[in-house]
Amino acid sequence: MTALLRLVLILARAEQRALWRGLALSVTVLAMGVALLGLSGWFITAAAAAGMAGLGILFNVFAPSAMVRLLALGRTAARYGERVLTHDATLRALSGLRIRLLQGLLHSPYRQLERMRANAFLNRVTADTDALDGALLRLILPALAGWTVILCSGALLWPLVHPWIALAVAGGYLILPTATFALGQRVARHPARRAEAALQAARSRLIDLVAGRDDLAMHGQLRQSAAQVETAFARHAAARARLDGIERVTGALLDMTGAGLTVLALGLGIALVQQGAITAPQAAIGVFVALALGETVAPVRRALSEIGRMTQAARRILPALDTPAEASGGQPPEGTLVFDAVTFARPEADRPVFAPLSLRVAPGETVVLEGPSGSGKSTALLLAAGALTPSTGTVRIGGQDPAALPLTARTGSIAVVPQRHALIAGTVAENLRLAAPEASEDRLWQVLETVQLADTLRARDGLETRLGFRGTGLSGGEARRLVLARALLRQPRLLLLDEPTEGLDAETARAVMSGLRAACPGAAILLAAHRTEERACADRHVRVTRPENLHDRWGI
Ligand SMILES: Nc1ncnc2c1ncn2[C@@H]1O[C@H](COP(=O)(O)OP(=O)(O)OP(=O)(O)O)[C@@H](O)[C@H]1O
Repeated sequence: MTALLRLVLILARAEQRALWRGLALSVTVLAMGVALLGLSGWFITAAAAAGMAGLGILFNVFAPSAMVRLLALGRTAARYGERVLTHDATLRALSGLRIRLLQGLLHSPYRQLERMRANAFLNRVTADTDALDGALLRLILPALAGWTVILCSGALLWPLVHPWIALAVAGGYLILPTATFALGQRVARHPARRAEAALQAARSRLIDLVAGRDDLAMHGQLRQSAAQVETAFARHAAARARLDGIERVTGALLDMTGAGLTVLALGLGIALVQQGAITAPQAAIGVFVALALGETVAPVRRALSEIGRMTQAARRILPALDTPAEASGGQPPEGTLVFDAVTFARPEADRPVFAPLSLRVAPGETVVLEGPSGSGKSTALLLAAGALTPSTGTVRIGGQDPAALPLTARTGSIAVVPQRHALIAGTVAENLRLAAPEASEDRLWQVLETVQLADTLRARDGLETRLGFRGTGLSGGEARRLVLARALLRQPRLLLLDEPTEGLDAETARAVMSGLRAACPGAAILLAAHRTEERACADRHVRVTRPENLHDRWGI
């Protein structure tokens, strides 16, 4: 609940004025409802009493009936205004939250980002934020408005009717629905969690199923995966059915509270009339107000079935909002890349990925990292880029620690081409301009020539060639060259390449490697390589070794 309250405060602060006005209108709607029934009760009873006393002709029916009409119409108008204001403010606050959340998630440390699956990311930004719309609209605003109207009704019943009736009605409505909510919330917590977990699992499995459909079909696993999605949806439906049951029971309890308090007000009213403490029309006000206040607690039912989902969503969202914003400024690092006895261990691992690594790459030099698969070459490149921080030893570029620099400074002079390409759906030009939004068409063709891709694209739609989801529509080798071309657009002073010519024939690979060096003659190039064509272009080779191979030498 604490996380949920903190998030509600964040949302409320974003749209303070509109929400205060919405709350005032909510109170007006409920107060008008209570006044409408109270006045009607008094009107009917007073008119009947006057009729029985033979004074009907003298009874002024016009003023109360005009008031009843005014309240009925005013209530409808206030309800409309309240809905428009609160929904609009909540949706605006949520879209602001979504942007803050996206920024928080995208600026989280590299290790956190690399662990986050696409579907978890998507769920957080869409389903989790959507779950929070009910927090203001169906929980906090109705609760505040309800409590205000109950307290005000009690304060008015005290002098207008009788203190006992005021205490019974207001006290009953304050205590009983709150207790019902507290109890219902406890019972609903587990099914709500189960429902949410099952829904998230169903979504994740469905996304995995769609993304991996080719592989699953090849292995004959499509049916089984579809069945797993179905199971998660069935679990969600079962948990929802349980929640619906709790909602029904809570609803019945709330209805019984309303009916019970109305009967209590009636009983007390009759007793007080018989004692001569109040008149029958006064007693009628008490009874009808008790009946009308039932409306103030109706939203409790709906909030109960949603509160588990909201609480969980708030717990997932809050940590991402707390991520400090990425600093800007700082000078892009420039100069010689130096690794001094660097090791890196993941927190969950009991030893470093590779044995202490030392190397130097001066501007204009090309150094190749060699080593068996899994020895840590890609990890070393991420350390050079400042995406990871060494466990021991130091990484410096021209004397600066890249991991300590703001992202904007790092990306100003370092370009990384990872093993797995990251192309997006859109045109070739759009993909290239991710690195340099202002680049001219001539410049785009220039880098495409460098990576031997210009002719292939000219034969298609040139820079307007459209790529599908994650860059489909190009062969593996073409996609790789497009990513290399994109890195060149940045005119990097440190180029970090992970198996850059993977998937290319030997001749194209050689041409690409010499093109890369020609395109940025002053850059320091560090590359992880297995292929002869890549190794051949090196000024020096550095071997990355698993720690167990050097157990005695390094004492790891
Ligand atoms: N995100 C990760 N979480 C946990 N372990 C990882 C992660 N990425 C890589 N590893 C592990 O770290 C070690 C080094 O991986 P790395 O990718 O750096 O090796 P590599 O030398 O580049 O391999 P290859 O030549 O096959 O690309 C491997 O044992 C790998 O399983």
